[in-house]
Amino acid sequence: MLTVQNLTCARGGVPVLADVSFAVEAGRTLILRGPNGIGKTTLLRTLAGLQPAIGGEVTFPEDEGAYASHADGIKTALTVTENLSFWADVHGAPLPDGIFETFDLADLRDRLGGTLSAGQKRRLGLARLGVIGRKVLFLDEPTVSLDGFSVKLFADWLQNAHLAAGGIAVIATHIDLGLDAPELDLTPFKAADDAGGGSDEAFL
Ligand SMILES: Nc1ncnc2c1ncn2[C@@H]1O[C@H](COP(=O)(O)OP(=O)(O)OP(=O)(O)O)[C@@H](O)[C@H]1O
Repeated sequence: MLTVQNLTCARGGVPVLADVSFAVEAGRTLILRGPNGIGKTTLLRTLAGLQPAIGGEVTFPEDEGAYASHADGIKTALTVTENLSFWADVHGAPLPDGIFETFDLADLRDRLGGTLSAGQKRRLGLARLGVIGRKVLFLDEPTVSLDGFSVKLFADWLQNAHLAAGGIAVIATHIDLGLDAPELDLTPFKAADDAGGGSDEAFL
């Protein structure tokens, strides 16, 4: 179970979203909606504990969270197999059966990460989620660069593997993933305007 109570998050010291509350049960997904700049990335990073909240509380099972950003986070000098094996080793887990097939990477196992197309890199980045075994996923535009076939591959993995095993996902996306999932429009949680306009580290 993921619970979020009265969460207020900020960029550059300026509140972006205020008093966000929701809960997501095991086996369920929540889709975050809202226009560009509303604060989806900021909220996901705060939920994952990568930046401090200004106020409020986030609870989920300890060491079970994982955040995946716009960036693929792959190692360009390693092959596809080596990339996934690296993450499996970090998390002390074996590579799941069929992981290459699940993300349509079987024919690319020996290719260097740096030589993959944008969509192939994204599939590899998403396959990493299937390797690390974390229960609570915070995903920022996970299907960027993916064609329709690959979007379905990802949605199928999410539904049939991650959620079916009791996982949770909070996903910021502008497209329809074809999931039976509630949506939370963040527009009503926009923090009051602050003319200060602070700056902060930029995230990929
Ligand atoms: N490095 C930064 N320093 C200061 N403010 C920033 C920085 N990066 C983003 N912001 C601001 O924080 C607010 C929230 O940005 P955020 O990236 O969380 O929005 P988003 O909903 O994910 O947008 P998008 O849909 O375009 O990805 C925006 O007003 C944005 O301009």
